[in-house]
Amino acid sequence: MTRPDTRISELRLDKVSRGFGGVPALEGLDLTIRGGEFVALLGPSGCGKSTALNCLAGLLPLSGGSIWLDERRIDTVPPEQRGFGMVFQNYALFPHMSVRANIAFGLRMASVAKAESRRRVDEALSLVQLGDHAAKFPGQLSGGQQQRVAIARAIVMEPALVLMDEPLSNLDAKLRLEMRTEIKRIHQTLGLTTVYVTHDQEEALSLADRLVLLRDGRVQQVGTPEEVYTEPANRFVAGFMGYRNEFELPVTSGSGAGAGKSVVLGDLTGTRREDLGETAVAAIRPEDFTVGDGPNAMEVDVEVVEYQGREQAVQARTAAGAPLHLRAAARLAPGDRVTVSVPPERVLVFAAESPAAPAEVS
Ligand SMILES: Nc1ncnc2c1ncn2[C@@H]1O[C@H](COP(=O)(O)OP(=O)(O)OP(=O)(O)O)[C@@H](O)[C@H]1O
Repeated sequence: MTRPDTRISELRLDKVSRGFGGVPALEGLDLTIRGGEFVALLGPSGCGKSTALNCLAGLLPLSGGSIWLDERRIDTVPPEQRGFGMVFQNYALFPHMSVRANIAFGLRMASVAKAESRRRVDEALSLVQLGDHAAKFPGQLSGGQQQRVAIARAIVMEPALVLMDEPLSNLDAKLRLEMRTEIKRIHQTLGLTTVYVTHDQEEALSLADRLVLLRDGRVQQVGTPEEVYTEPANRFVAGFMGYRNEFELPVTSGSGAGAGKSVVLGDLTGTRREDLGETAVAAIRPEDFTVGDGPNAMEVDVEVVEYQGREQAVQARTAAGAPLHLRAAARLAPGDRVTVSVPPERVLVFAAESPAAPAEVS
């Protein structure tokens, strides 16, 4: 498909806020999205992701701030005049229209000439690999195929911006993975600027150029997948990004201000990520533990072992009685007592009073 000539060089959100009945759902969102970028808005239920997307789409007026598409202010422009493509979790296809007619609908509304419309629909069909299904009706398609139609319908308009709100959440696990690759491939082919809402950190990490983590309507961190994964800005982001082990301990040495310095919490040496008081929380990812002697060595009792192919997911217990999650290449069994270790730079230390991620995600 030809590259859209509606390409933008940037989309800028300037202190975008939205409340409901005086209760803020989104507070002061500052974000500049570059043309062609894929940005994921990520966070637990109720953090304000959909609110942000609906503000971008024009479905919700802002309570404060402004949105700029290059030099043009767009937050007061009605949704249909913004020319954005939208893909939602319920595919919202017209059931009485064929796949081809569904994809062509927007072009017809925009009075695009027949021959041009046919060419663009053919390209979109081939891009989402539905060429053989063009004459079928939505009811004759699988969920994944219906979602492809919804994607084709959005991209056929060659929009300046594509907005996607949890587009894969109605699909089963296998289809979700397939469609994830599909969305990535389409983005790589067309380079359409995309804002994608999800609560699934894996989905966000695998798709996005940059992630925006939200909590209670406020941005916690903006960064590349690698930055957010390896250097979470706070305890909430760490918990959300899979730092599943948290140990709250008194600080023996290294309390005080600043990040990046060494800190000792009892027997554990870690890396300070923020200013600390007398107690702190050490956050460690299961995959950062090694079975065997090394830095921060501790003995643990293995309790539960889940087979996961090349690795095992292991729940163990420390001598102090705390649960500890690790991943092990070695074959372990319940009842084993083993030594595990973790490098101090993979032990991230946050202030104890920092908000944690909700339990269901960690
Ligand atoms: N129409 C509305 N009326 C009142 N409150 C609302 C409305 N829409 C959203 N909210 C509130 O605003 C906050 C943010 O909601 P939002 O839908 O943006 O969250 P979300 O991160 O998309 O969550 P989810 O993943 O569950 O969809 C929530 O506290 C929610 O209850």
